Amino acid sequence: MTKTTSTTPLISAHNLTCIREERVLFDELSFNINSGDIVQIEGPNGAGKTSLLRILAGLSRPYAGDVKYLNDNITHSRDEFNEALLYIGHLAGVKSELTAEENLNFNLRISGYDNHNTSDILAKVNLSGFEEALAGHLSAGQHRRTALARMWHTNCKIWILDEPFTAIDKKGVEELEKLFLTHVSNGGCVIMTTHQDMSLITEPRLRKIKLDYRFI
Ligand SMILES: Nc1ncnc2c1ncn2[C@@H]1O[C@H](COP(=O)(O)OP(=O)(O)OP(=O)(O)O)[C@@H](O)[C@H]1O
Repeated sequence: MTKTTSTTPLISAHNLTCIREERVLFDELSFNINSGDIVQIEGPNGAGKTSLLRILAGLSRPYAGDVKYLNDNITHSRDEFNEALLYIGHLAGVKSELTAEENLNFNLRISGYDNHNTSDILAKVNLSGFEEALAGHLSAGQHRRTALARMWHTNCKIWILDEPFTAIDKKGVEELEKLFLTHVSNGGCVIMTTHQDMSLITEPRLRKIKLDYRFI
């Protein structure tokens, strides 16, 4: 890996261009995200927020440009980057035919965590008593909480979250905001999209990257 210092960005975008169906969603987009940053990707429906998050997470390739993790292109440092990355997309990786507990276990196991107390973690997202409920039978907010529960048990520094607050009630949003603040105070970063206002994390604490789509 490239030599890093305390000021090396955790993740950086270099001249990113994304084109979908002949539409330029963004071009020559560059930014650094450091330890301690909470960044909101902002823009109207269809502006390219999810597309940008997926490119930052290495799940899709940009038309041009690079994403670096600790100054190394993520295509070169794939394993190290994946170890540092927690990505929760808006489909959220929750299987309807599994229980809340089975979903959490599955998501933690594929991230390499074997030793955990699922009941304790589910209690943190207010799902005590719903451990054995099929995810397909949970309410929209409980379903989302099942997806987000893994954030309470991770060592990943980089959190990339697509619409984490969707269907979450006001108190739940505040609990998530507190979790984000704790995470970044421990050296992590959060990159997310949301159409919802936050009460604890606001500008200037919150950095915003604005996308506006246009046509070629
Ligand atoms: N794989 C793809 N192939 C073709 N078009 C795509 C693909 N992925 C996204 N798009 C298009 O790119 C545009 C941006 O989509 P994206 O999901 O990134 O927007 P968004 O800003 O996250 O929107 P929203 O706020 O509605 O979630 C949309 O018009 C979408 O149809």
